[in-house]
Amino acid sequence: MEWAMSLLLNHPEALKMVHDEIETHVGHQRLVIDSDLPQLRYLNNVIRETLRLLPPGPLLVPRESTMDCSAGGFHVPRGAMLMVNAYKMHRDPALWTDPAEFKPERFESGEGEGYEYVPFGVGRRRCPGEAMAMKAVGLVLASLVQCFEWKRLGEEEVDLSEGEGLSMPKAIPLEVLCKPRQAMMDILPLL
Ligand code: HEM
Repeated sequence: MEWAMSLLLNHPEALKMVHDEIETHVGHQRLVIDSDLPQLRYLNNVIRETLRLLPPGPLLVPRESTMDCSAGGFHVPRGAMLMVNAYKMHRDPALWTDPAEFKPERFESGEGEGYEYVPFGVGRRRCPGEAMAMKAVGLVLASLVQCFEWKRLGEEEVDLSEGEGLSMPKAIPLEVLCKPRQAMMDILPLL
């Protein structure tokens, strides 16, 4: 959530597109609800792009090989610990166009439909919470954008340095200015 908001603040045109999409499909007479989410495609792409650039599980979960085998030309002995570097895969220039760029629309042109995109892992041990996570993040982010105007503290871009830790924390916590949107003033007091 924090990364998605940081990226949107550094890309005001994308933030505006998220808001325009909510205006088109939801309007401002009611709050966004979870059944709106399938129509909010750009918002969904923003979340997917955030998970590509900054996957909360950058090395997924370690695996142990149950037998001697070979993978990608490497011999893997039985009992070896294997880590999947999702962070690196998500930024591999052989797999993505402009991999360092924040481009939510890349998912409209078929990028990220294979094993190059694994923020939730793959296979039998894939994250069972994916659908719930996408809904929860989608709903909260959509509500924040629908109800409030968001601005950076100044002209300077939000610092996107990654902190230390296994779950991709932000080095500097996000600080931001926000104010209720005029169009939502009738709805907000009802909350
Ligand atoms: C943005 C949010 C989330 C991300 C990025 C995420 C990512 C992941 C990843 C990368 C794995 C390891 C997959 C693998 O080993 O290949 C995993 C496993 C798991 N996740 Fe999530 N997760 C998220 C949210 C959730 C939520 C909301 C729940 C529960 C409600 C959940 C429950 C689990 C469980 C139980 C496993 C272990 C599955 C197993 O080993 O069989 N996750 N998740």
